[in-house]
Amino acid sequence: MSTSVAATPVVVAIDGPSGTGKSSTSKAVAARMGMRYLDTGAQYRAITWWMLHAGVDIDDPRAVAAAAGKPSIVSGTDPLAPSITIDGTDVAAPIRGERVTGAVSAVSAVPEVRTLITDLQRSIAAEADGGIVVEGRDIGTTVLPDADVKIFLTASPEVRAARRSAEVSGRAGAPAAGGADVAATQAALLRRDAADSGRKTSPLAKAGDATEVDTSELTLEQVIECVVTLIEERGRR
Ligand SMILES: Nc1ncnc2c1ncn2[C@@H]1O[C@H](COP(=O)(O)OP(=O)(O)OP(=O)(O)O)[C@@H](O)[C@H]1O
Ligand SMILES: Nc1ccn([C@@H]2O[C@H](COP(=O)(O)O)[C@@H](O)[C@H]2O)c(=O)n1
Repeated sequence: MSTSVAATPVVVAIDGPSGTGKSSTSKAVAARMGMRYLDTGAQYRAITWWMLHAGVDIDDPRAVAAAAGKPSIVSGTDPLAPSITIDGTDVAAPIRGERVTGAVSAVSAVPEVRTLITDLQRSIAAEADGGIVVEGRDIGTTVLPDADVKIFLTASPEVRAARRSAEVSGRAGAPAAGGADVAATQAALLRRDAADSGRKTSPLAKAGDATEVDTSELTLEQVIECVVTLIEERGRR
């Protein structure tokens, strides 16, 4: 297992569709290499949570745009204990709920929201002295186009849905995942991917210079090793 700390601050962009393993991989790679970690999806989820909480009509892009600058989002970038607050409220748990997950693509498609959150992401990356792994949908294409290492994770819809269902059914109080649950999970993942890929502003996309890693047949440990190797190879160049 590699425990080396990156010699110079390295910026790593990890993008990909929903449920491909971006968060699990990014957190573990950052922890192993002594880097910071930024979950940009959590920031879009946090602003979505705030909009819903504040009674903003998330289907009205002008209302969302007008409200976007009001809340203050703070992301903690310790990969062993990532955190997210909005106006001082810890929203790490509620942003994972179905309501936010169902609404986030509409909010994240609004250009004013993206401008604000992209600026925030760039300033966090610029302050990360020991390097940072930033994961999302448009990190390699738009947020950090000069990232040292760009990775685009993929996995088949069936594998993603099975992994996500297993994760959800493992949560306390959640019903066991049956076939119908996996099918519904897969449909929801694909709906979100379609919305995120289809929006006009900074859609989910693979950067031309990103390395694609299909995780369908790989264990999480194999994906982590693969990304660590790509970062170390970049460091030797
Ligand atoms: N290679 C792998 N093998 C098995 N399970 C995996 C692998 N990668 C991730 N997982 C599991 O799949 C689920 C989804 O992973 P994760 O949350 O990291 O994906 P994500 O791309 O960040 O998702 P989202 O975009 O929805 O936030 C988690 O339960 C995780 O433990
Ligand atoms: N760079 C990003 C990251 C995320 N989004 C939007 O947030 C949603 C939630 O992301 P998760 O990674 O937590 O699942 C995602 O579906 C996108 O709508 C984004 O636009 N850009």
